[in-house]
Amino acid sequence: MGRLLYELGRMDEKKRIANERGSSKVGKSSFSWAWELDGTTEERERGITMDIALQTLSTPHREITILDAPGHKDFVPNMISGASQADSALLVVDAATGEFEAGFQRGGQTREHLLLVRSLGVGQVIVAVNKLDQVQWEKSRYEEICDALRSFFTQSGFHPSKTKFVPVSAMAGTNLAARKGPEAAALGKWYSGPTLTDLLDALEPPSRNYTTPLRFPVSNVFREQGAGLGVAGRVCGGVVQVGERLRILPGDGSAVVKSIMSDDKSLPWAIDGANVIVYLTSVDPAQLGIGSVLCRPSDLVPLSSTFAARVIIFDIDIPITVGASVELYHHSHDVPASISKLNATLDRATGAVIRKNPRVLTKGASAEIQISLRASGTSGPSAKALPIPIEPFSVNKDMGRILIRRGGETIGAGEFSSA
Ligand SMILES: Nc1nc2c(ncn2[C@@H]2O[C@H](COP(=O)(O)OP(=O)(O)OP(=O)(O)O)[C@@H](O)[C@H]2O)c(=O)[nH]1
Repeated sequence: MGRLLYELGRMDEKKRIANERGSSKVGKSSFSWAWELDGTTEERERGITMDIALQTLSTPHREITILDAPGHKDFVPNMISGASQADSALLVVDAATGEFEAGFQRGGQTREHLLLVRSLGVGQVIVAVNKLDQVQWEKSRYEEICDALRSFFTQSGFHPSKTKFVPVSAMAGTNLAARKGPEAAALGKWYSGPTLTDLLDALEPPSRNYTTPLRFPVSNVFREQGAGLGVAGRVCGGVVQVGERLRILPGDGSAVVKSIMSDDKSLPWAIDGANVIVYLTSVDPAQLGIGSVLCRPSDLVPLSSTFAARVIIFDIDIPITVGASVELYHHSHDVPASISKLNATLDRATGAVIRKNPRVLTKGASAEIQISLRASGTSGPSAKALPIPIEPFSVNKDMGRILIRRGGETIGAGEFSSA
């Protein structure tokens, strides 16, 4: 990502040199490009992305917000937070011998990330097959990786016309914005297709639902000197405007929109799909947190603590039974929950009921289940679970998607169907 930002003129020479100097000073010179997005001390020391970093870039026909998400298994919850705000995915895979295979084997991160983005409604994927310099730009290696991914895409429900592949070497900047650089000749022997930037430029713009009620799920809350209390997130329906009073759910808080910022630009309003920071006044900060949803007082988001959901079960070893303890992911928020009923298994294609009240759910099953939130461990034995703002998928797709995890593994994904 750092190299791409540089190639597209979003990182100047001064910044590049500062990143190069800083990273080599701590013996991490190979991570100099990653420093642009991995900004925290821990990320830089460990050489991995841990949290979502936001950047913007422009191609001739598109303004793109990049949510750089961590690839490491330990940070899947942060990856979910990023993916839940995305319209399209750019998957970077490592072509080095054994490395692609490590991510693509059962339980590997390439598979999990693709299933997660699909479950979160992302239909368009660009795959950048990276580090081809490490395999001497072998065409057969590139094709082997594309073939393996193509069949996985089909199995996972991606439309073939919405998945694109591109060979690159990020380190040398080959085929990112242009087929230039010392290695371009080796690639040019067998490839004359689009660059990564060409593919980004051809992404289909998503449609925006600006006539639906405003929903703004909060992915981060922070205080900024001079600007006040800020909340980051993506508008998931409707329009938010400077000066309007909003309700904060859950709870009985409210706030007034002081300003809206996107990529250091101040905006009078932002519509569905926009990733923005909203600065608030007249607000009690105790009422706000990750997972809060801002909406108009006249159009409140419903709250639920027990609800029915239609889910698809991932490739799990231990079947799901009634009473199973899970973590429920909704936007950037996760809450403890349990599977309180198994209503029915369903036909994956038609949705027709196959069996009512099944005893267990095994891998690959499609089912209607009931989920009940549990009080968090710190709130005492008699505490009740706090309801969350969630809407049926049929009303607002972005507000109705859920993921279920157990012991650090994603076990299912689906849609909230009814309270
Ligand atoms: N040889 C070679 N090395 C590369 C190339 N691209 C990245 N690397 C190296 O791969 C390592 C990982 O790069 P990152 O940019 O941190 O990878 P990442 O996928 O963002 O990893 P996470 O931060 O864990 O998500 C660094 O040492 C890079 O220098 C490439 O095209 N060729």
